[in-house]
Amino acid sequence: MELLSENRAFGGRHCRYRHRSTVNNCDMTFAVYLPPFATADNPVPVLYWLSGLTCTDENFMQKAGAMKIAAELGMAIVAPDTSPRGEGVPDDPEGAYDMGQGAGFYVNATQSPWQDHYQMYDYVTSELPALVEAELPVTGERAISGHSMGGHGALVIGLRNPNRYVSVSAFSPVANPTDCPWGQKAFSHYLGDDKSSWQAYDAAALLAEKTHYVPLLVEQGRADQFLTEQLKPKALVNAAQKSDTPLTLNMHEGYDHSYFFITSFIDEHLQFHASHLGLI
Ligand SMILES: N[C@@H](CCC(=O)N[C@@H](CS)C(=O)NCC(=O)O)C(=O)O
Repeated sequence: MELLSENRAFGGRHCRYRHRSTVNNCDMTFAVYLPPFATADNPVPVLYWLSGLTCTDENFMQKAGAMKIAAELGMAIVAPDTSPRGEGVPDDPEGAYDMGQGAGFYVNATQSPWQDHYQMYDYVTSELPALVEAELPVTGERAISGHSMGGHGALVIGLRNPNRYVSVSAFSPVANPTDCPWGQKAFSHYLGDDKSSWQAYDAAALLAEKTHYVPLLVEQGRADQFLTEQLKPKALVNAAQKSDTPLTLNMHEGYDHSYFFITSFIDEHLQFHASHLGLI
């Protein structure tokens, strides 16, 4: 993989890398924060962060204010891009922000013209961790978090792979994508009209089934402009009750969908993951 940039931050390093992705069939860029003292002899666990619509690997690292606490906790953070990109990678023909490049929804597309590149589920769960664990001073211990579309991705990936992630959290997640306009649009294009194939990518549907337990923490602002039409956190509460699964959902008066909300509560999420990763 090719190092694009390296900057010292809080005694550690923020690096951006580009590499060839086999599953997405294009070059991918990701960002990593490595805390101080992360070395081959002292590898550290990783929190994967999945961003939302319109984001790249850069939004979280620059706006969330997570690096200081990650440095103190001794935790690496890996932030992938939100979709495949580049020439030859299909995009929404009308340039919509909620489909195509910047909007991969962390699924493995099965439909034309998307399926040759949009394999973000396999990228995040398999290809990227294998690369990161081979090339960087990290262990195989993983936690996962994300925002909005990335909150959906984190919940789905964590619920489907409870043995590979020790803890899962989300900010303002798209909780029930099969029942909201963002999810229905994306899934019908990426996965096709057979809605039975959508269930494997719906956090509320997965949580309603009895699965192996993974600790879950969700943060949601009550003044989020997407709350009632797109995010639907109540679906998570209902699902958790149905399967009798513990779920912590914190609702916050006055907070919106932006990174101002994320930066206000990111410390608690890093500490939550650190406790499950054995760092505190
Ligand atoms: N562009 C869309 C919304 C896009 C949006 O809110 N994106 C969120 C994730 S869903 C985000 O993180 N944006 C980038 C940022 O704030 O840095 C709109 O204005 O309706």
